[in-house]
Amino acid sequence: MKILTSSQAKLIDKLTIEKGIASETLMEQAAFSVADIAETFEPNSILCVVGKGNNAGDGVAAGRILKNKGYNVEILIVGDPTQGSPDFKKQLEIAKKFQINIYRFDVDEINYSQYDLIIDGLIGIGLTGEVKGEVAEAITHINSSGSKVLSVDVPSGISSDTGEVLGTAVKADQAVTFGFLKIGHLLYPAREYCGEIKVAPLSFDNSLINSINRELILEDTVKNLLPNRPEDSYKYKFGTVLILAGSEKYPGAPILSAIGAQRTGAGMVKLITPGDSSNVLALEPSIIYRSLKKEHFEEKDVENLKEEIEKSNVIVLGPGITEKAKGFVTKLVDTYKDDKLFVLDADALSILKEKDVKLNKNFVITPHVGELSKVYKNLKNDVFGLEEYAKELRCTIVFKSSTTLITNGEKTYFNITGNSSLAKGGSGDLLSGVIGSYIAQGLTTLQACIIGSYVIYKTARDLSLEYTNYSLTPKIIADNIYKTIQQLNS
Ligand SMILES: NC(=O)C1=CN([C@@H]2O[C@H](COP(=O)(O)OP(=O)(O)OC[C@H]3O[C@@H](n4cnc5c(N)ncnc54)[C@H](O)[C@@H]3O)[C@@H](O)[C@H]2O)[C@@H](O)CC1
Ligand SMILES: [K+]
Repeated sequence: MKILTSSQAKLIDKLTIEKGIASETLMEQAAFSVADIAETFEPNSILCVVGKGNNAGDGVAAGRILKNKGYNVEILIVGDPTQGSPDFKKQLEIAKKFQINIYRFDVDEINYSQYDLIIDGLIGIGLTGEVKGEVAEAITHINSSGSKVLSVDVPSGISSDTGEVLGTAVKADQAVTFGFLKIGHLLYPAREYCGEIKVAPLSFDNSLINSINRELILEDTVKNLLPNRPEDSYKYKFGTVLILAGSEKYPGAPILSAIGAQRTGAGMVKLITPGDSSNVLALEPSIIYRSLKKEHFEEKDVENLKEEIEKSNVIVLGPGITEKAKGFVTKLVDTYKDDKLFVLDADALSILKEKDVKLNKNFVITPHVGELSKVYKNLKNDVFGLEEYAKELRCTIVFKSSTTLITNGEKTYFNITGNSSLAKGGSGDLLSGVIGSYIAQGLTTLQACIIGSYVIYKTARDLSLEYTNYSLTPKIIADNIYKTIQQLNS
């Protein structure tokens, strides 16, 4: 499912209209979907609270369709309708002919609580700047009404490009958007304001869609990425993952990485740790394990590990290593960045603080918010900044957050499959191993991040129904990865 910015959505509108599908037709289609969804609330009475743009046009048209079906519908206009968009004004004239009561925010007293359902058609993708004045007041009334709220396109007050709340925003139970998702539907805080999101089809011109470079990760996207596993194969065909992780202080992180790699199909998983992570063998004896018996990795270990490094396809570097291993990471990356594929996680990311560090397309980095904000000072709630950063580093970034963003600067994927069960130490370690495993099996770095994150997040989401978001742990997720793979393989 493609994800649009507001300007891309407007462009698609424009191209569609230029091809001869009238804007009234699109509005009627949009309004029909809003009305259909409104009916699922089984309301006795409905208030359409509208502004004066085309979002309001949708709201008024939906109100008229519902009134015509016999529902008790009234309309409240916020703002001066004489200043409205042509399509909005047209809808208002039609609505009058259907004998709908139309109120004005600045004239009439409205008891918002008397309606079971409020349709929010104040502002859609045309929001510019902070919401203030009458519109802000109307939003406060909607939010304190206790009525169910259905937002047209996006909840009024959220930025469809960044997911920010600009001033104040409607808290919707559902939002119905048209044709495609907008960025704002998927990022927090807006994601919480949208409630359940429905995407209604419109007769949009699809010719631009292939050039849209942002996409939501769905099961269908991922099914095609499951690596082939021909019967006539041998272990080296599925790649060797070398995991260089852990320290005396953090012996557990490498275990999760290694198990993640092993349980997702890598041919060989080798784990080398400074400290004692030998428990990994009790959990998964097929992992090849060795300890360097020291506190943390040192620069000279790059030479000591030469043979293992050279025999591997992918190196997962970072979980649990501590910042003391920085010399080792820098040397390893410098020496092998053109020859090996890398997944850099956790403290391995501290090398990005150095100005002259240049990665390349062989690298995946998997920072969470804290890690990214240490190395990328401009971190904001925007996809665009992250895409720029990926271009600058020339690698693939998996930005782990409540909505995980995966980008190589050219293409960006949104993963909303996870939940708060993953907000725990160890989830990231597991993920880095899984991504390494998929790279070893021949996927591109971007593909490996898409399927790797999906597999972990989907397993977590399914398991948390039983275990709860509180009690689910990365180890339990690792033990159940096969269930998600089974679904993808069916
Ligand atoms: N052909 C089309 O253009 C289609 C448009 N559709 C609808 O049209 C919407 C876009 O319509 P518009 O481009 O007219 O824009 P909107 O209606 O989303 O927003 C513009 C209106 O909001 C007001 N506004 C903007 N920022 C404000 C702020 N900070 N505080 C208070 N008021 C503010 C403007 O004064 C203007 O009246 C979509 O979200 C969708 O609902 C749908 O009907 C589908 C087809
Ligand atoms: K809206």
